[in-house]
Amino acid sequence: MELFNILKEKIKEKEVITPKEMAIIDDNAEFLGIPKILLMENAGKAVYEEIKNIEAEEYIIFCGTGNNGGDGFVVARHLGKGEVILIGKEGEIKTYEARENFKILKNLAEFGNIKIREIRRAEEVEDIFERLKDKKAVIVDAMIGTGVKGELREPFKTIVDKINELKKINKDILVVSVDVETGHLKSDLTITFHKRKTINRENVIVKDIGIPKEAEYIVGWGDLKALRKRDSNSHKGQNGKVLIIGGSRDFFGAPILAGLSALKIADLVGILSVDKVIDKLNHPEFIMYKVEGDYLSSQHVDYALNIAKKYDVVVLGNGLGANNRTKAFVNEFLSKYDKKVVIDADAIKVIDYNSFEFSENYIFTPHKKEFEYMNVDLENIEEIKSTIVLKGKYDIIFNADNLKINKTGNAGMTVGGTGDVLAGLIGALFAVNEAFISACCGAFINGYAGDLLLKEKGYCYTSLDLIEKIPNVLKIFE
Ligand SMILES: NC(=O)C1=CN([C@@H]2O[C@H](COP(=O)(O)OP(=O)(O)OC[C@H]3O[C@@H](n4cnc5c(N)ncnc54)[C@H](O)[C@@H]3O)[C@@H](O)[C@H]2O)[C@@H](O)CC1
Ligand SMILES: [K+]
Repeated sequence: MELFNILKEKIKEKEVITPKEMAIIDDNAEFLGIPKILLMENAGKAVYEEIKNIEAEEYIIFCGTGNNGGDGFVVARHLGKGEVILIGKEGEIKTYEARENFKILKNLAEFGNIKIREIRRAEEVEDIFERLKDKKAVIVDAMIGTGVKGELREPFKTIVDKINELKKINKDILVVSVDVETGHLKSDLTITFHKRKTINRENVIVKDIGIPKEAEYIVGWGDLKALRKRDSNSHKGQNGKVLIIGGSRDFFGAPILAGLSALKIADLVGILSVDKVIDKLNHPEFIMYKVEGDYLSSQHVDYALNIAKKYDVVVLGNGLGANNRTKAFVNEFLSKYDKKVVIDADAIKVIDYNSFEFSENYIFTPHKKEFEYMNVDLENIEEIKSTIVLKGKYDIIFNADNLKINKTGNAGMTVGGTGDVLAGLIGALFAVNEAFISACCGAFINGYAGDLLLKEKGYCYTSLDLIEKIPNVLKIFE
């Protein structure tokens, strides 16, 4: 944890985050045990606190069918008055926590202070826009929050247009957005939760809703949820093509483990190695690329570059051997190859770090000793555009702008080959995702597979067992 705390100092915390990053934090707060309905309560209360003293004749709360709408239901409950316009049908409300809050509102509506209307089209609220022309009113925008995707669809588009028009003709209309302004709505005030979002506009108040800092640092199911989904009608190769470059006269198992692991997620895996490795393989599931010699060396670089061009990601280093020949190969290959590379094991050991550029296309997966060899200058952490997975009891995953800690895994993971499994796993994720989330999820999945095996078999599981467990972990969190 010592290094983690040092890195926490060095890697400056983001003041503004993307909706996607916020969704990961929300989900990881739940992963830490904080129920979303509690966060929703705090969110709705936070908005209520900001508007409760505003004198108005009417309160109209426009709610979507997502959790942003859920917040709106909570606001209405705390206000104890006003009209809730659900844009959609109750049956379309997407989540448990929003549905529960809608049910509460329906119970309260019987007492008459809170009215509820479910609409499909903007015309159904024509009467409200007529009535508000000369009224002092607060309009709460709980239509869409961080779950926004693409251009604003109907009826939201027309409703936003109508609210903007109403504001133009009546200065006594106050529009308050929950968390994020919906589309082109001209909100007077936005109350956003936990952190300012990149898509927020001016006049934003940030309110704490009880999400602990730790939720920003822990790798949890929120990270897995944010991975690119395997698209069902994809054709061969669309879910990632991974090339393993490794192996040598001394080690031929490592590239196989990395390849088998990658194959659990990617749909094309090649292995490029020396003849002594390739001739031993009888794995029809791999595409093989063979070069003559005991070790990969500089005369193989052009061939490797040629092959690597056809792949999304290269996983470099497993079983490569660490000597002058592989040193020449690795440094020359990396200086000429400008796509994504997972750099593991022996490749980490043979890189010349003096004039080395830590490109954002690289993910390093060192253990403690290899990390020391890398001699990363923590004083200039902003130079480290590459993502580093420092494996240990807790894996620390970081780059110039991000820092997370992964707590899955156990002492059984020290068995040989688990590093190769991790490298292959990260390579497969990296083929179709960004570096940092691939590194976080790879570490999480690998460790969680180990935790499942520990429960089943105690500590004597092997790397092949680990590989077989990967689909189970993905299934649990899909
Ligand atoms: N996730 C959490 O833990 C918490 C979320 N909170 C609230 O939940 C929000 C995120 O909720 P969700 O992820 O459910 O999503 P949202 O409620 O932000 O939006 C999703 C809804 O909007 C619709 N939608 C998305 N893009 C659209 C478009 N372009 N045109 C028309 N409709 C569109 C979707 O069909 C869906 O019904 C946050 O902004 C915040 O307000 C808070 O309750 C705090 C806790
Ligand atoms: K909103």
